[in-house]
Amino acid sequence: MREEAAERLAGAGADPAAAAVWRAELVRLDAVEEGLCFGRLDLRDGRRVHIGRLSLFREGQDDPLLLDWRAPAARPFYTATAVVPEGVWRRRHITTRGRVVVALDDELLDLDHTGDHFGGDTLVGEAALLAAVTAGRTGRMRDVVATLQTEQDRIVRDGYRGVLVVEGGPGTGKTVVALHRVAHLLYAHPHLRTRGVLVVGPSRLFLEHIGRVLPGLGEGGVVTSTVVDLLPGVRVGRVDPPATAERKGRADLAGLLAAAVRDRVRVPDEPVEVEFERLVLRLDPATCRRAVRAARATGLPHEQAGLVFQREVVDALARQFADCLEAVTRTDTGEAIDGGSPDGRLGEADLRALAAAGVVLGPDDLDAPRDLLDEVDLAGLRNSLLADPGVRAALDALWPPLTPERVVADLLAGPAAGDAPLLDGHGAPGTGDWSTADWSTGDWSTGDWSTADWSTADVPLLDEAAALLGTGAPPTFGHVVVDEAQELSAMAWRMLARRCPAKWMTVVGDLAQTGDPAGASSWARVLEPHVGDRWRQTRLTVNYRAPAEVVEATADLLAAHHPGTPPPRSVRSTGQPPWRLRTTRAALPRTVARLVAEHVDGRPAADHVDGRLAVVVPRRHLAALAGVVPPGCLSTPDQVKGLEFDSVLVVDPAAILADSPLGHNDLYVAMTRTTRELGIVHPGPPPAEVAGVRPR
Ligand SMILES: Nc1ncnc2c1ncn2[C@@H]1O[C@H](COP(=O)(O)OP(=O)(O)OP(=O)(O)O)[C@@H](O)[C@H]1O
Repeated sequence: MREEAAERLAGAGADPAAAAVWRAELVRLDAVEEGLCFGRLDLRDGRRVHIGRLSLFREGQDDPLLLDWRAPAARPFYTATAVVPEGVWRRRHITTRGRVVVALDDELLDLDHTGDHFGGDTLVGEAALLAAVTAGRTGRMRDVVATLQTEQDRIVRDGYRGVLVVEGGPGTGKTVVALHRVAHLLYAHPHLRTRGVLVVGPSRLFLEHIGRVLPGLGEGGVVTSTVVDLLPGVRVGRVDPPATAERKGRADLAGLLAAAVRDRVRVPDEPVEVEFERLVLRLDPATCRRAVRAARATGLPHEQAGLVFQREVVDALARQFADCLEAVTRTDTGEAIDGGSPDGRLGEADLRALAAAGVVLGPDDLDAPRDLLDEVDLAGLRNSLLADPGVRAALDALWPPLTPERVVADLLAGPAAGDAPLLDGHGAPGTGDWSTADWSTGDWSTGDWSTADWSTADVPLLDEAAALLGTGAPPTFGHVVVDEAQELSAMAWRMLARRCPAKWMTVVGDLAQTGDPAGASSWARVLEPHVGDRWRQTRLTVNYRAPAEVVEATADLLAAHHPGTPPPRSVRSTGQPPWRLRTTRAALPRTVARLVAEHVDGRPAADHVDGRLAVVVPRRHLAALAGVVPPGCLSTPDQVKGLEFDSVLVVDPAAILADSPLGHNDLYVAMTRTTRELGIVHPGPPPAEVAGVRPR
């Protein structure tokens, strides 16, 4: 089929449409080189269906050579059981390496072969699944299309059009399921290919980790981004203290920003004098108030509403100017001065004044009695007023042009300047005496805002301000996937909601892993402001990453801080329980160095650098341990969020617990990254959360 497509492409010659079709077909066929066919269903009616990464048809034949895993007819591959066999009597998992079949795994779906039961649910294709989850990790996530389990398949194919929340403990496949759901959505709803799909993840490293899954499923056109990168051009280089980050993430900041923008608009107490064409026009407060009201009634953002304000004000000024012209061209008794005719016909003086104001008159204008200026003249006059620097300056002083950076920097530099709790009770900082700020220099307490380093928590504020001001519309998407969604603040949710007008989302996360102090503690609380009750929650329960021994080692920690949250059940055990080792504060770097050397001893270098060993430490130890841990292996808990490694060494759990109000969740994240080994080094006695782990 590739050869055929290549020939057709070559034959397409000057026809760009045909060439595009065949080029796309070649890309489609090339994307599925690995694991093209991974399953077979033997149906009770005698047919055989091969399941693979895409559908392949031969001309003139009705039955496909290969059926796309996303096709409805392929579904029994993921859901058929001995009890509900869905017409299948044998399910075969086919494992290939290159073009060689290296393993077959058959399941007979009759009541004599009820498969291996797992806590009441049957694992689908257990041998293939265990081979997949036991395999060493490469540092890059792979697709699991060949071994997707029934509870996962249900989420992948769920047709719900609101926000689908997928909750589940560490390693339950939330990420991988969300990505397969994207592939399925693109298959089932082709219009999404043009509307676009966005996948939001917690870090660039994470996005790299998952970056091969969708292309491996033949879906290359999905946008992946962190929240920060959704707002291009912002330089993030500052870290907020947790309390400040928490404060900046709260939803009421939206109101404060809106008020800050509103309060920049000024209605003067006294009439404002505007000079135009050597006449002094007066803009009275009532006119300004009316213009502001008209502008605000549009509901448009600041910049666009400002155009309405301008129109209203300039209209008033133009009328005033016209009245002045009338006045200066007539005597008190109504007679035209300077040679003009008393009935209103234009005279020499009128024509001079009109010419000075840029009003062009045609021959017809010169005859009949008439108002001095008609609508066309007034339009010309309005344009002249708008182009006049003096008028513009007056307009800008009343309805000032603003930038998102300026609005946010000013809010943060307001009375509560960076000190989070102080923001409370101050109303909107910047609503005070705005007129004393020196707008002309762009120079205030935070420094030069245009080049300032912002923090991660500032980005949703800048985005909010940009939306309030109407500066640049962000791209929108037909479907948005939010991974590690528990980390997002209320302000970050507003940012995402703006990018998903249909509010059709897949949101995956685990409230027991929330590390960001501004993150979520309830899905209802973060979602309902945006979608009301148009959201639904599902749960994944099986851990495909960590062996049972690791799940067991985290049980105390989970029970202490999230009572009632069941730990996910692991599909396998290694017989290798996690261990802990006590050391002293002074000997910590030496001990870590020894353990790392032991671990990597005799293994090829690639084995420990390529993301397979992680030494997870509290921030405070980063500098001291940088010299003793191979580069690329040393991380803080927030940096390993969503990632996985063959072996994990957790350093100083007490400090991880103490470093943040959500330190217990950080420790939980750190301990659940491993697919095989877990070790813990603690200076001094172990904190209660890990005291139950076997001492080494
Ligand atoms: N059905 C499956 N077959 C094979 N491997 C699977 C399956 N489901 C999940 N996995 C593997 O389990 C590991 C954990 O998956 P994933 O990272 O998606 O979990 P998660 O729930 O997002 O975890 P965390 O909450 O810790 O980020 C991955 O290596 C993934 O490929």
